[in-house]
Amino acid sequence: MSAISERPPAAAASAQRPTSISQLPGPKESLVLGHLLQLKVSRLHLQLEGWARTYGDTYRLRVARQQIVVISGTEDIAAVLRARPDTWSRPRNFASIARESDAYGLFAAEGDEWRRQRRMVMAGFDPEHLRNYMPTLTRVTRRLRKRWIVAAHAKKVMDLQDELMHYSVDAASGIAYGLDINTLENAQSELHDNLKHMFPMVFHRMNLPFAYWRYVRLPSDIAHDRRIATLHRIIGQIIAQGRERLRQHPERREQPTDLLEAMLAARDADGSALSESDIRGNVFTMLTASEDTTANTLAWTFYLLHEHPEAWERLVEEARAVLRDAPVAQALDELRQMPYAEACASEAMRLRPVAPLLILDAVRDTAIRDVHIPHGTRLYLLMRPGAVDDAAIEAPRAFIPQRWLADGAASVHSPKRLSMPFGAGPRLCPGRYLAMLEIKLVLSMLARDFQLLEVGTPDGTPPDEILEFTMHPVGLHLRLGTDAGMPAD
Ligand code: HEM
Repeated sequence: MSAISERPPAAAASAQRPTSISQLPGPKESLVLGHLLQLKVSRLHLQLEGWARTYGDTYRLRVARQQIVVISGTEDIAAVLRARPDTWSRPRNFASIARESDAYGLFAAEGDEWRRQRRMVMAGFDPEHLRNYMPTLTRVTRRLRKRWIVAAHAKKVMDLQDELMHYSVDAASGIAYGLDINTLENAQSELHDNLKHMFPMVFHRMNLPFAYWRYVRLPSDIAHDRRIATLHRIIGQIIAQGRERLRQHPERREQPTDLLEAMLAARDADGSALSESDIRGNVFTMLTASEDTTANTLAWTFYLLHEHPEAWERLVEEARAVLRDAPVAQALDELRQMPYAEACASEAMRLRPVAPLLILDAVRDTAIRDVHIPHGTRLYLLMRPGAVDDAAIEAPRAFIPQRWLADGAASVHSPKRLSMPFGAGPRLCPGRYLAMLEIKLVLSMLARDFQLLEVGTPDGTPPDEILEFTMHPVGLHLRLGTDAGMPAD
């Protein structure tokens, strides 16, 4: 079932403004566990959006003793995201859970530790470095094209999510640590087969009220430990290879060809470098933060383009005009000439954000508008309602990419202000430009040479949304067409 949220009616706000969390509206709760038994983690964002339609922009939940405030007003969300790391942190159990899983990198770090890591890790994302990653991205995109030409000639029905995950795994592995894993052409990768279970497990543990696994090991916890040990070994080897490359090619300290080289070469202003465990945690973080997010965003964009032939036609025109004889873009400058492809992705992210829920904790007493928020309160930020608010944006639930091409980012009605798919403030996603490059490479390759014959679920209903740290569509298949004589290279 499609579930794009609507804004709550203004009448939902109480006449008398609340000043403490207990005065906020919220669904009925049980005495001891609060709302715990009502929350379904895999559909949490949909459930929370549904309650927002009943209880308004700001409402209250409780899980055992944990007070939770849920907010969906764009201005409130932006203000909270800007007030990090000093007022708000990621959930306080997240850092320890990430550490136990060897996943403690930029996403999990807090305070001064986060500031230090952010300065150094960001070095790998500057525009000059992005240019150096293009050969890897072009190679992987060509491979995907070849695979899809074979599939189109064979009239094969593909699993869309699976195809895009292979692509983003190969792209992320190349960019993050310079390895050509090639899951598009070869069998499984030991690294990714283990990696793909890690963030869902971290997300699951983060949402439990009690860290049972520190006392009792269930089979799923034992399997998790085994995966961590395997990942620790593989990532250790990857880092050793990165060090060896820098030793053999010292010039890459200035011109790194992947994120690992950039991290190994990075030095803070005081000359300190990232530690071995910082690097391990960040190799892990870059892979997990980039793969599902990019693949899921592409999957939703394909789906929406298939539903909107007029948008698809415009994308085809742009791709053919920019790429001409080249089947895949080779240079950053070509991708910069594709505003419509970018608009399609931005519009897909507005309607189907793959991070529809951000969870934070108050690290000090604070306030949201006039609601007093004590230290330790948990905050659920709903990222979609403000971006599909009919009071703020015209035809809010329609897929209209060209709305992103209009000037007026300064207007409060601009989608650029209402939609925050990459977060906001100091912890804004550092991989956003890289993600857009990947997305534009795939969309332009697709539009230049293929027809989108089918993108849908087996029974033709709109795809359901599942939240497993990131949100993805369920059960989409893909069938492509291409000219009979289309060469694969
Ligand atoms: C379409 C693709 C992507 C989406 C929608 C996305 C979305 C997000 C969001 C919502 C956040 C949280 C921001 C916040 O707390 O304000 C985030 C953080 C982060 N993302 Fe992305 N992301 C994408 C791609 C990538 C890529 C390609 C990379 C790296 C190669 C990456 C690395 C990170 C990291 C390291 C953080 C943590 C930053 C921090 O806490 O300082 N992301 N991303």
